[in-house]
Amino acid sequence: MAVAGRRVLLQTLRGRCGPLEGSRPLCTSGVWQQKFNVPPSGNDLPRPGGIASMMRLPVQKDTQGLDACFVGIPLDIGTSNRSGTRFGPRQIRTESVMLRPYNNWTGAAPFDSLQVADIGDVFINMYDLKDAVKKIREAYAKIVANGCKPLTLGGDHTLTYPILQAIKAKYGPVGLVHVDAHADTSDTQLGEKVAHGTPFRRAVEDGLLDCRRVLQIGLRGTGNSSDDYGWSRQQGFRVVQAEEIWYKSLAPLMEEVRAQMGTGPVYLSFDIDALDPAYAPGTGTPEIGGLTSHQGLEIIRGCRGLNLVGGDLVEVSPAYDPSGNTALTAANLLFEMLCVLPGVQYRRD
Ligand SMILES: N=C(N)NCCS(=O)(=O)O
Ligand SMILES: [Mn+2]
Ligand SMILES: [Mn+2]
Repeated sequence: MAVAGRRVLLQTLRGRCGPLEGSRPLCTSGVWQQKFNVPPSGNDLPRPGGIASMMRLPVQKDTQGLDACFVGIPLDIGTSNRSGTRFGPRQIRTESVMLRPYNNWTGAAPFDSLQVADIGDVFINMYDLKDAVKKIREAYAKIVANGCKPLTLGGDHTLTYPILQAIKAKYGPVGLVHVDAHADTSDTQLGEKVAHGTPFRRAVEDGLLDCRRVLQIGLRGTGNSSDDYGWSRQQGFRVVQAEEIWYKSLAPLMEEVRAQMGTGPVYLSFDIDALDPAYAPGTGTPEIGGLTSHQGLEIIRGCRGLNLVGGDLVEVSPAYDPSGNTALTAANLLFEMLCVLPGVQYRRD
């Protein structure tokens, strides 16, 4: 049975003394005891079973004792086109039953050295976006207070703005790796300052970003002008349009990005519509000619070594995702984010 927090967890699933896959158990009186929460294996707990937390990790109400947490924001009232991202967190959790605790390519073993749990969802206002943003900011001020690194299941991209506000209050202005089809730097949408196409304009205005350490990657599609990304470049952002990286491995680029980011705090914001709709159709504002799943993995894996202080995966809209592949991809990308947080042990180092 999994018990949340840094209390010792009694592992009774196997009921025998022997190496327990996915943990570093201590055997005391014939009962396995683990220091960290470990997601149950699909070989022990049937995949369709269990409480639908992220990776079926223990659920706790706050971040006490946690190094990292998964947290949902069921928000979609900032969306400019097809809605439905309010159901994103729930669907990502559902598809996360496919995830196993180890990364067999990078060797990351996040549950060997970090205490991780799912802290549920932020109680947002579904009728008032500005109030929702305020509630998210207040919730994240508490979430990050003890240094816990939030990995957020979205929710539309509006939510990154209040998260960055809370992150700035804790860490100061941060570097940003922003993966998206869209720059999300509009001044207004339908006259509103707060919407899913404006969070990074607001973030700059509020001084939340260290603008020399911002990457926007995957941008594409038709524009409202012929130079929609000029504003970003004027701020000092590095902009990598999708066309620049078609057919390419992103490992060399990420080496440059690591040099750009240095040792300061960095936030990672991944809009699932950065991926081509062939890979991730379940989103509200799709754009053709996007990144492959492989490139998405390369970007996140390329963030290893950065001083990451949190990340989000936004814009999953399950109603447009009949196969579940979009939410499945999102769940995997969130796991990859966990794998590159500072302090994660790597088995083959
Ligand atoms: N999907 C996001 N985050 N933004 C869309 C921007 S826009 O299409 O509304 O201009
Ligand atoms: Mn976006
Ligand atoms: Mn987008």
